[in-house]
Amino acid sequence: MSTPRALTIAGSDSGGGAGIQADLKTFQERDVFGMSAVTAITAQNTQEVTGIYECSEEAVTRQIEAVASDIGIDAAKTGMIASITIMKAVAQQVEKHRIHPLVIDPVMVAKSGDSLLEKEARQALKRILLPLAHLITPNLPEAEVLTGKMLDTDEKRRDAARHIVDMGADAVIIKGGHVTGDSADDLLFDGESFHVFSAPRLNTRHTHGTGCTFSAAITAELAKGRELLKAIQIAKAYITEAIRHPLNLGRGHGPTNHFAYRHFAQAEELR
Ligand SMILES: Nc1ncnc2c1ncn2[C@@H]1O[C@H](COP(=O)(O)OP(=O)(O)O)[C@@H](O)[C@H]1O
Ligand SMILES: Cc1ncc(COP(=O)(O)O)c(N)n1
Repeated sequence: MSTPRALTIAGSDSGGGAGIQADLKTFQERDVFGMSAVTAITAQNTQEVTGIYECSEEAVTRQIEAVASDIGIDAAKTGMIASITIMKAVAQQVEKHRIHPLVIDPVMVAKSGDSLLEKEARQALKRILLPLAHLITPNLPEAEVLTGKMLDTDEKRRDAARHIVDMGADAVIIKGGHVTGDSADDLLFDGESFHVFSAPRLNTRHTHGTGCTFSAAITAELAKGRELLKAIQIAKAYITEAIRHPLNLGRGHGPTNHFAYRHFAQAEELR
């Protein structure tokens, strides 16, 4: 069997817990060959973002071109895409090279509270990127921005998921990291039915990069040709292990443990 190849189109996190770095670590741990198109460089640690340096449209375009025209892409994901200009460049490349399946993590705000997406670009994301998504993976605040509604009940979250699919995504998973309660439940709507992926809520502040890691794990499994439900099931087990065994790095929201499952995996499907 040929080696599965996955591409991440995202921002660099100098702290190594989120963004491109989290994605490549996750691809590697899931036995997938990882490639990257950097959209912005962030100076960032577990406490704050101290600088954002956006790449040029040309730099982003050329990175995707280079990879697509030679190595090939079995699945791709997007993360931090800070401006409308870069969004358009990415969409153009996705269409040109028919990059599919594409997982879109609509990154807006870092765990430190710093904004990673220009305010005026939030609505453009719905128009430019969302319709290209095989799966879009908003956290709760992101789903609220996408739908313009407060999503404080399960029923409202189900309506929101339907609404997001109506906007053009094939499927949506509204992540439960920001919902209070004893479990971290992620709600998938695949255009036909709802599925809930549940794990115990872990009491930790080390959640920097959880969304990046989760979407990268889904992308890795899709690159192997797995069905969406199975890919999410594996990714959920992977992120839960990564959160359960923190590395205790930094003084703020520390990174998750990308290699946790090697030592601690309880989920048989991760082996
Ligand atoms: N404290 C936690 N305990 C268990 N799972 C968590 C916790 N926080 C987040 N998760 C899980 O991590 C994944 C990423 O979700 P979330 O943190 O909401 O994303 P984001 O990083 O985009 O804010 C989801 O599967 C979510 O359920
Ligand atoms: C470059 C980059 N991309 C994405 C995130 C979001 O991750 P989180 O919300 O977990 O901080 C981040 N902090 N930095």
